[in-house]
Amino acid sequence: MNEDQPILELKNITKSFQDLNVLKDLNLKINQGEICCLLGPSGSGKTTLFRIASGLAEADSGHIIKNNNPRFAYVFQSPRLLPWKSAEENLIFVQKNYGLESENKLRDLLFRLSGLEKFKTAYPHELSGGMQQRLELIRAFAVKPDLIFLDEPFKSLDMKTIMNLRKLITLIQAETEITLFLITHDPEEALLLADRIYIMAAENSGIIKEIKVKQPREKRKISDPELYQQLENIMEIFSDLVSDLEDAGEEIKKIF
Ligand SMILES: Nc1ncnc2c1ncn2[C@@H]1O[C@H](COP(=O)(O)OP(=O)(O)OP(=O)(O)O)[C@@H](O)[C@H]1O
Repeated sequence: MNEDQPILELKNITKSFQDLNVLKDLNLKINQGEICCLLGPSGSGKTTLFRIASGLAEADSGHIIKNNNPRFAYVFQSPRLLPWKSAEENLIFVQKNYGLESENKLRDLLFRLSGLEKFKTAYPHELSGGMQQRLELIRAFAVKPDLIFLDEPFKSLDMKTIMNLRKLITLIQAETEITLFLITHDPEEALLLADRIYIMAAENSGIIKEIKVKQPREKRKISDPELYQQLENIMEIFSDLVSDLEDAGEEIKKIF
């Protein structure tokens, strides 16, 4: 990881939808080779920021600085595989954009690491949800990107699949130093994976806190006192955002 070499910088990003202000004066940078997590509650504008940072949408104002013309890849909340193509053809399809379609060895390796080697010729509908998400993930790595944007890639998956996918991501990332920008609403996930965490609060704000996680990733456990303290700090920020429903008690009693 190179602390001094941001691969992507966002400066004073602002975005509204009609009269809804979602992002205001948002600043962040992602360094080359790091895993950076964007953490925030539902509706805080994470996906909006993801789309702007990755070039899929435009900000109303602000600047995006990309260094060394990075190649981007994407992993979305639910897989966007081509249903009429087999698993391997899905990889070849994206590789073709970069002239990488003859990289059989890379595909073989990714299929082996993801445990999908027996399913190369299977079509997406023949794969389980977790298998489809694994395929979506290796498809992103198949284009040898510099930066992968992952928008809540483990949403709706079971714990075992999530743990396997996290292991797969960190294993490949450690060997390749590909930069990852991962959106999550799970503080534990962010603390287990990230080198740097940016926290967003409610809508119409920027980044309210930046946390650096120093412990070696492979040894991290939430029960580790330092990590646990960081988790408590994040939970405290989030608890301030929880709606106050105390007055609703009487109303609920009357109606029920
Ligand atoms: N294209 C759009 N048009 C109008 N409003 C939008 C649009 N996209 C997002 N919004 C609004 O912007 C706000 C932020 O949405 P966004 O999807 O970025 O949040 P999020 O933090 O990713 O939420 P979640 O964790 O639930 O996916 C929401 O109030 C949403 O309704």
